[in-house]
Amino acid sequence: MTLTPLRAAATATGLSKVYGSGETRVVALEEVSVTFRPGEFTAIMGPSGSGKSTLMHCMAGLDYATSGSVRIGDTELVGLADRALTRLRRDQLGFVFQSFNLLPTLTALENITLPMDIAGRKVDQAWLERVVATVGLSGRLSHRPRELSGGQQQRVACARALAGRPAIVFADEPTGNLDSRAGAEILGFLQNSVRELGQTVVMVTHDPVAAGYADRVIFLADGRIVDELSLPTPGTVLDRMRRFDAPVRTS
Ligand SMILES: Nc1ncnc2c1ncn2[C@@H]1O[C@H](COP(=O)(O)OP(=O)(O)OP(=O)(O)O)[C@@H](O)[C@H]1O
Repeated sequence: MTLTPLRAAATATGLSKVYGSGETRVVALEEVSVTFRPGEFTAIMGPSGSGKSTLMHCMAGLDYATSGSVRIGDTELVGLADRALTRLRRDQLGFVFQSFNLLPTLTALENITLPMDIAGRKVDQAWLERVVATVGLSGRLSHRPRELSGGQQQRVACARALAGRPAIVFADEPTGNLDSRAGAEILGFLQNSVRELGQTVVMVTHDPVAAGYADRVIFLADGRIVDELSLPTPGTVLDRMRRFDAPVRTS
């Protein structure tokens, strides 16, 4: 058997992001270097204001880096023209947000295929059926968002993120608006999309239970990566978080 070397799904190198100037200057990210590997589920954790969303937004081409490099696959995002960036986001990235962001007048299926319809891309029916079956939405495709529970709406959003077979899915607090049972279903689904469909998922979360579904957790503090954990459990994640919260000893 030949082993294929793992290409990076996304990489940041020396990524810095500064907002404002003078007295309002905030260094949100400072020289962050990280690789997200294909077929891996990574959680990004850290205290409020540590730079989690900024990192995700810069990696996903939703915000511009102040310096450093961001690559999605082989494409460098820094310096890419707006149109090329929009195309890259549309064709190679999937997004799941805390608020489900579905269009109320469209059915679940129409919401799922909307990004591809807008892009004029042909829907891969076999893949779409797998995604829909994995999210467990088969019986609800003709429903509109208001006829679905919050958890079901987020499943539609997950299916929409995966339908175009993106290089990477970015999920920003995907369970933030869900009760723990619906949240567990969504996390299980994201995990299955990695294990069974080979997708790559990067998720920002505050919740150690949610992070426990990931293969790897990256911890940010004050705009820097301060720790990393492989094969996390809620217990080991909580333990690491306590270390960061512990008062600093001076003697
Ligand atoms: N558009 C902006 N303008 C100015 N400062 C910003 C902007 N966006 C974020 N910041 C600052 O950058 C730092 C990092 O913010 P970021 O939202 O990335 O943190 P976070 O870890 O995602 O926080 P939370 O968990 O509260 O969502 C914070 O100090 C924040 O106030």
